[in-house]
Amino acid sequence: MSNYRNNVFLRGEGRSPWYRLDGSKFDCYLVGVAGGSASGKTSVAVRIIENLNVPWVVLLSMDSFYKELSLEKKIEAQNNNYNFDHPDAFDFDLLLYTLKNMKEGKKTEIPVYDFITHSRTSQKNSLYGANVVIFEGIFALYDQRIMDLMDLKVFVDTDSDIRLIRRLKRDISERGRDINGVIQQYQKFVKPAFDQYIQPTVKNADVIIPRGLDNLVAIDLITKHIQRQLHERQFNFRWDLLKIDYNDKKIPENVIILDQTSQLKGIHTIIRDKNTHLDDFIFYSERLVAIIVERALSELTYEKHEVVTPLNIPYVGKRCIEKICGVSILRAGGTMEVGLRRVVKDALIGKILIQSRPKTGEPSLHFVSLPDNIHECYVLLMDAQIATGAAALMAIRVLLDHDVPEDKIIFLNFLATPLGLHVITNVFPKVKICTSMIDPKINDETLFIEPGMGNFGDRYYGTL
Ligand SMILES: Nc1ncnc2c1ncn2[C@@H]1O[C@H](COP(=O)(O)OP(=O)(O)O)[C@@H](O)[C@H]1O
Ligand SMILES: Nc1ccn([C@@H]2O[C@H](COP(=O)(O)O)[C@@H](O)[C@H]2O)c(=O)n1
Repeated sequence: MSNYRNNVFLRGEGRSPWYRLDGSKFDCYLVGVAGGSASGKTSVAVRIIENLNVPWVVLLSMDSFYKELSLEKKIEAQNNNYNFDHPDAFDFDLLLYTLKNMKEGKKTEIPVYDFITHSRTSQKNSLYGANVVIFEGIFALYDQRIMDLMDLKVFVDTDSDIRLIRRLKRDISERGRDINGVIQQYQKFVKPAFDQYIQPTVKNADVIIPRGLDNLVAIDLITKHIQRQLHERQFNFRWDLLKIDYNDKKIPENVIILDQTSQLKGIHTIIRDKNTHLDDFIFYSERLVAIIVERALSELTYEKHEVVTPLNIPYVGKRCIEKICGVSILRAGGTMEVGLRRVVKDALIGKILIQSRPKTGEPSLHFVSLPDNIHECYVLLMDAQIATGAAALMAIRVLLDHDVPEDKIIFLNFLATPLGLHVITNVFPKVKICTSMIDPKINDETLFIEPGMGNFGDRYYGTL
């Protein structure tokens, strides 16, 4: 079984690009699973996820979207007098908003529901990134706006006696109920609502699964169908980038290249020298980051600011109005954090781990940790070098999915290739890039920049 955390099923592999070469995104694949209470919706969804064997799959439950109850209604619920099986019990607007966000691959907050207190907890699950979302609930196939988002609609059809027996066991052991309460609620609300509202939604399903989890054939067919659909969306990203013709094109306008002074060339000479000692390598790369960050900061907005000098004379100066967040693309971008802090001591820090797959060189996303308010920040994205631009495209896509405006991103690096600069600025024309030098070429086989600096992360961390 895969690693399961906060309803996200992760596997060892990272996430492949979820966008095309023009930067536009594939919607994630959304499956709706409806059926009566305790019909086996969750169990079927989990089995499909296990069989799919795809990384980054999310299981979302309709329970998270029960409406908040007033104190009066909570007392009704405790006395078994509130109808949790009526469509009005759910916040369909919040559900629609959440599913739209997830479908578009945006960062989304999911409420967590507690069946014992009949209310949302103070906790929320923060989800980002899914290849597939499986949404299960008694009214999953009820609201047309929500069904319009779905790629596949499933109804789990399980005999009502079996559902009642399972519900009795589950509600007593997991949801803090007693036998009389469960039976009373079932007769008064659960069964009538199933007959009136839930059973009729079977007509909205593409596939009906009689007997739920026991129906291995149906689950196998559904799994294969989803796998086929996902396969059609895959393509080779990195090698497509290498085919782009950038010769004869001028370096794009939103690329800032540091003045090629002798002082800068001196620092580069030390960093590029394979015989440079580790201490010197670290010292000079941190010095270089500080120079790059200082140059990038002049692109931010400053306002007039008056202070009084020690001679009690006013001085009208400037101060930066932006909140600054440095985001490093790990591992090599992490080397730039110390230098950034030297210049912007209170910068927020985020991290994105992107690795290249061994044989194909395809970028894959493994980990994202960004401040909650990143959408309010000016982001200094950091990676040591830009070769094809594939990792940068992925990192920028992640920032946009977290609502960072495209024109509030500056990408900082020591060294870039003309190809990488064109790739990034073609796809994201409002992103600025600030680099200290440009090297002409990439080795077709190793994907290293030539003459280059070698593997920056390995050299900085001494892991050669
Ligand atoms: N085919 C099955 N055989 C035995 N127990 C099952 C089967 N399917 C589900 N269950 C059990 O029934 C209970 C309700 O199943 P669940 O999948 O949570 O239903 P739902 O999501 O529709 O409410 C759980 O305790 C689950 O382990
Ligand atoms: N506070 C609540 C909220 C919901 N229910 C019951 O849960 C059922 C839906 O969950 P399933 O996992 O069974 O799909 C629904 O039938 C409600 O009656 C509850 O008892 N208390």
